[in-house]
Order: sequence, then structure tokens, then C-alpha cells
Amino acid sequence: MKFNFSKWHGLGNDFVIVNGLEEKINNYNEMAIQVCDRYFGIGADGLVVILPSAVADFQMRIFNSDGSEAEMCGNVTRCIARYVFEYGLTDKKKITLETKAGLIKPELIFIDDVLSTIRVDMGEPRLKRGELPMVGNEDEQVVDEVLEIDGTEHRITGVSMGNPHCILFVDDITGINLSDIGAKIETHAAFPKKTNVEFVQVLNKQNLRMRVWERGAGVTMACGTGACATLVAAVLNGKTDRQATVELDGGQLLIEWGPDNHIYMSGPAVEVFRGTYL
Ligand SMILES: N[C@H](CCC[C@H](N)C(=O)O)C(=O)O
Repeated sequence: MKFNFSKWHGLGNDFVIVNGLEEKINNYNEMAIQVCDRYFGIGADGLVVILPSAVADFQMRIFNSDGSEAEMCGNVTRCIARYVFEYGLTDKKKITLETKAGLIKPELIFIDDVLSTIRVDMGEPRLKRGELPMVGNEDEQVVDEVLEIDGTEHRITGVSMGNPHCILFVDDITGINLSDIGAKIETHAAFPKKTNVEFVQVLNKQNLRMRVWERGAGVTMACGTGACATLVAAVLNGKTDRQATVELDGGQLLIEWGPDNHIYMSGPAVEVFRGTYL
């Protein structure tokens, strides 16, 4: 089944974007596995399809490279905002996107007619265990709890941005074997829907260094929802201010936890190439 696509990334977290208003794909989960394969396919962390919406400007569905569907994705939200504007699907610089995590609102910020950054209202963080989700009392926050992995205790904080995140603060991030421990935490019994895993080194009150093992994708260069969850966890644990720069393998995101309790993420989006999948 042939379809046109465009290849984008947000700080190296890369996606195949398909305009589902014009292109037909029968099985998104299966197609995501195929197109994300870096040897036999296009190669990406995920497949994202733009669809019509009755409640927003567009609907966005996100599929990880393992074929699983995610509730939300921060980095691709910035790419979609540019895509629909530059491909003429809208003349709006600020749009609403319907996702499984609710309505997300990206805005293209121009300075002297040049695109400067893309700022996304990511909605409110979910801080109760049940929303994480994580086993235990639904109304409790998951802050500074102990998770046992291979007989070793790790202190974690759980935050959901519509998708689940397990955050661990470490003194030296270079010493983490992300592929080993990330995979074990992703599939830990404490997380019925599995989880994204972020390791964080606090540099100071306004700067964090974070590396991520993503649910359904493994180690990626960046994770937008993960950066938002990381800032929230850092504030909950008294480590940073409510606005900080999160430095990822692929670059930096500015994250703010606003007085309206919404999380705002600012960063870039880049279109790399276009093509036809045969
Ligand atoms: N792997 C994630 C989805 C992609 C999120 C990430 N790429 C982002 O930028 O937020 C999950 O299954 O929840």
C-alpha cells in the first residue's frame, strides 16, 4: 500500500508523518513497525497520522516503533504544528490537537517573520498513582518511592502527561546503563501499561540533564513528554524552579510549570525529507 510521507524530528526524536486526510493506511500498528525499521523501512522512533477531528483543528495518533499506540508525544506535536501550517492545511499559527491525552495546543512563535520556536501547552500533569498508572492507592502521589530492580532499590517519582513516566534522579548520568535498566523498569509489574523511563542529573535550579528509555521505542535522542514529566518531578522533589532547561542527548527544551498548572514546552521541529512508501 503506497502512501506519501514526510520525515521530521524534534531534537533527533524522529517520526514518519502521514497526512491521514489524504493518505490511506489500513493497519497503523503494523505499518508503524514496518516504516520505523531502520534497515528495512524508512527508520524512525514512531509513525504519526494526522486525522480530522470533531473537537479540535486536527487529531493526532502516535504509534511507537514497536507498533504500540501512545496517548501523547511532545516532540512530534511541534512537528505537526509546523507541518499543517507549511503544507497549507491551516493558516493558524496556534492550533488545537485532539490526542488520547486530551487537547494539546502548539503555537508557532515568529520573530520578524522568522520561526523562532514552537511553544506547546501540554496540559496538566497527572500526579496521582492511578493516573500514572501504578499499582497501589489511586489517590497517592508517587514521589520518592522505592522500586526494586534485580535486588537493588531505586528511588522513583511517577508523573503522567497522559502517558506514563518514571523519573529517577542520579548523581552521574554518564554511569547509567540505560538499555539495561530502562528496559527492566519499562516492563516492571508496578506499571500495568508499562512506562517511559527518565534518568535525571540536576545541574542547578534552572538546568537538568536527562536521558530517556521510551516505552515502545527504547533509547531515543529526546522525549518531550518526558522532559515535562522530569520538570514536574524535579519541582515535587524540591530540586529546581518551576521553569528549567532540560538538556537531552539531542538538544535542549525549555519547560515551564505555569501558574495555571499547565506545562509549557518550547523547542524546535525540523523536516528532513519527503517520500513515497512503496
Ligand atoms: N514512547 C512514548 C510516546 C512518544 C513520546 C515521546 N517521543 C515524546 O516526545 O513525548 C509512549 O509510549 O508514551
